[in-house]
Amino acid sequence: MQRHVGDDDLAPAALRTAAPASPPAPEDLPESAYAISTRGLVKSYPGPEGTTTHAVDGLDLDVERGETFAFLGPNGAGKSTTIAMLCALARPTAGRATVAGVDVLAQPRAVRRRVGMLFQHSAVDPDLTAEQNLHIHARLYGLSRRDARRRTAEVLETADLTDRRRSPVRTLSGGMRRRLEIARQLLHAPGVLFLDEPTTGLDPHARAQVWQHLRTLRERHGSTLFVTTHYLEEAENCDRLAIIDRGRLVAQGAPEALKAAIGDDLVVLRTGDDTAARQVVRRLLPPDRAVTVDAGGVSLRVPGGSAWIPRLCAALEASGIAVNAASATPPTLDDVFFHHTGRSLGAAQPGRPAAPPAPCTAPATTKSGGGR
Ligand SMILES: Nc1ncnc2c1ncn2[C@@H]1O[C@H](COP(=O)(O)OP(=O)(O)OP(=O)(O)O)[C@@H](O)[C@H]1O
Repeated sequence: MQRHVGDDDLAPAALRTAAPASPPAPEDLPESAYAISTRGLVKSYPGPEGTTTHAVDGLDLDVERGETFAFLGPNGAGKSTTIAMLCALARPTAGRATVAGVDVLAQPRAVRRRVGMLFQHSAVDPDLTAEQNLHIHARLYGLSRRDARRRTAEVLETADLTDRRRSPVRTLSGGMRRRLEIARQLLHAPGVLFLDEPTTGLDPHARAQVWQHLRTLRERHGSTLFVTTHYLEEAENCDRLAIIDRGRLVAQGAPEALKAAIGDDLVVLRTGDDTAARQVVRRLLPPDRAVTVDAGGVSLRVPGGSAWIPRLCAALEASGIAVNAASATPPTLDDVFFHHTGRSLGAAQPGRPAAPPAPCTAPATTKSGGGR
């Protein structure tokens, strides 16, 4: 593996000095099949007592142009470190990456000119108006007064904030503020926009607003969006996603394809006697199928779970075991994570509702996760 020596990590302040005199015209962007492509990307840090922490450990990623790509993983998985390398703010320890057709190691400044970056912490001035914030940043990016005015008006329109352009930022809602921060990253017309947890700390309504804004960006401008998130339901709405855990890629693909690869639905039965019910269910299933009992009831995984429910209920009732509720849940992205790592992402899902099993008389196929 080729290891890179030399430059230390670049401070975010370097962004400002590397700003272009004017936004790169779309025709200036080099042609490349992928907006982002990495091979064997590694970032290591010295750890305690002479150890080495591999924050990112051999990442191979391909993100197509115009794609909305989610980067999903638990705390400390290596998401922010990956973004820092892809934006040429941190130098990879080994491996290679191209972003908007430019090599991050060979041409870090050119990469920074072609990307927008929304970090977790806001840097807009609450006492200035939305328009003033944008205008100042456009000037910092090196745009002329005239171009800065034009781009400010354009990105305000894209963010649906034109009517609030004269409002001080402190008077905007959380969702509006985040849209303003995204708009600020669009001033120099980047080919690829990186968003590090763009909805963390927002209420559900504001989160929905931000995602609506991101969809508009994609539809109107064909922007490539690379979004890190803890939220499974946000990753579900992206074209494709990668799951990262402890610096390593766990899975990559379209959400539906990843879930389909797991295949089996989760069936949960609540009965009058779960231990006896387990024996009955066990006899009906092929021997390779596990049947477990815990506080949530009797659980099993089978393809076409809802079709199994009437059969299971009939067999249990014939054995004198009352069935109080039954549910079949298609695989979730959490199941995909669990399948590959043996652990759940569920703990990182604030407010994730538990899906209660439906009464057995009306077997239901629910969409949200049910427990395992
Ligand atoms: N500058 C650093 N020095 C040493 N270790 C670091 C440094 N930056 C990150 N790490 C370690 O690298 C690992 C990955 O961190 P990173 O911030 O990329 O994860 P993350 O997936 O973005 O987490 P979160 O979702 O909590 O933001 C963690 O173990 C972290 O402690």
